[in-house]
Amino acid sequence: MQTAVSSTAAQPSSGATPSALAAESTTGSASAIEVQHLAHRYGSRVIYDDLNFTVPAERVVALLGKNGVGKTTLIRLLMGYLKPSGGQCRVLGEPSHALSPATRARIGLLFEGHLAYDFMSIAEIERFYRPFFRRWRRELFYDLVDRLELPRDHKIAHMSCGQRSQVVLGLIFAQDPDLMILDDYSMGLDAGYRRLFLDYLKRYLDQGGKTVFVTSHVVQDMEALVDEVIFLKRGGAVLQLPLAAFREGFRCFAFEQDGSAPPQPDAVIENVDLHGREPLLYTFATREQLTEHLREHWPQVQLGDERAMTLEDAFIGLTGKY
Ligand SMILES: Nc1ncnc2c1ncn2[C@@H]1O[C@H](COP(=O)(O)OP(=O)(O)OP(=O)(O)O)[C@@H](O)[C@H]1O
Repeated sequence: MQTAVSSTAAQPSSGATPSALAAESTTGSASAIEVQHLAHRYGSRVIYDDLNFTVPAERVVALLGKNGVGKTTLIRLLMGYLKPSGGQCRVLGEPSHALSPATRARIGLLFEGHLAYDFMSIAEIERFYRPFFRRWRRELFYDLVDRLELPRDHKIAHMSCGQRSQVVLGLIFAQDPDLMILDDYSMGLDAGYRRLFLDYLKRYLDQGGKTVFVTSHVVQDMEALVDEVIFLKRGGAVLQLPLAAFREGFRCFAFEQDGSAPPQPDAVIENVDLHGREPLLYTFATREQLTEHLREHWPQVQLGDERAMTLEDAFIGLTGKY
């Protein structure tokens, strides 16, 4: 069984373990999202059988996972679009399968970047959404969308993918939601519009009282905004910890070895990459802890220098390339 903070690997016996780092993530504040013992399967295919994690209120939390681990499925479950095979989720205090209209209005959902009503024009979609949201901020919608320099009677169906994304984001910011759930926020936006989106997100967060839950393959752009990361692995194992703790505690070392079998992931070694320019080993242990561990269990390994990592390198280092 997984706990709210868990990893597939057993824990090193001492030092900076994933769970020790993860313990720092408990904030004591109310939860915006709670996922408890969640199970879901499509036919006989199990996506998760005991998924547990919490998104604390007023935090920016990124759910990271490789293609196909079940990030979009999770959002469908959170919004009550899918019924889980077991367990439960609560969003803003209500069960996902019974979210009230008032609570739904407090959630800004970016889901696969699509707009259902693409036969409408820019002005029509704004008028259509407005009555559903008490705190509607029309000026935020037009501030974003007018940058596209399209006439307001331009049909959404006749827009490019990135332009539609801009409309979707305008609609979400105009809602002034308490919780934003963003499934793969980059959605075909070019670098400039991605930056613009991040500027808006920052302004939105600066108001205080806001929670953001974002799923992605990587969140390189958002690194400065994210408080916590949740790594979702195939089968539903999760590791949740503050981003700063992950960036400080997760390390990459080059290594050399004699001709015998390469080291394997174990209680201390999270991952080994033999496919790049040089063999690399990933761990939450310090150099001293790792050296001791290697001496005892993998004496054929000569530890080399520590390698600096971008967030993307670290993500791939933890979850593996393939
Ligand atoms: N309706 C469905 N019926 C059967 N299988 C499905 C269905 N929807 C998704 N799947 C499968 O469930 C798994 C998880 O899909 P999901 O879309 O949640 O992954 P994801 O983590 O969002 O992936 P990506 O990063 O590629 O968007 C995938 O293997 C997918 O093929």
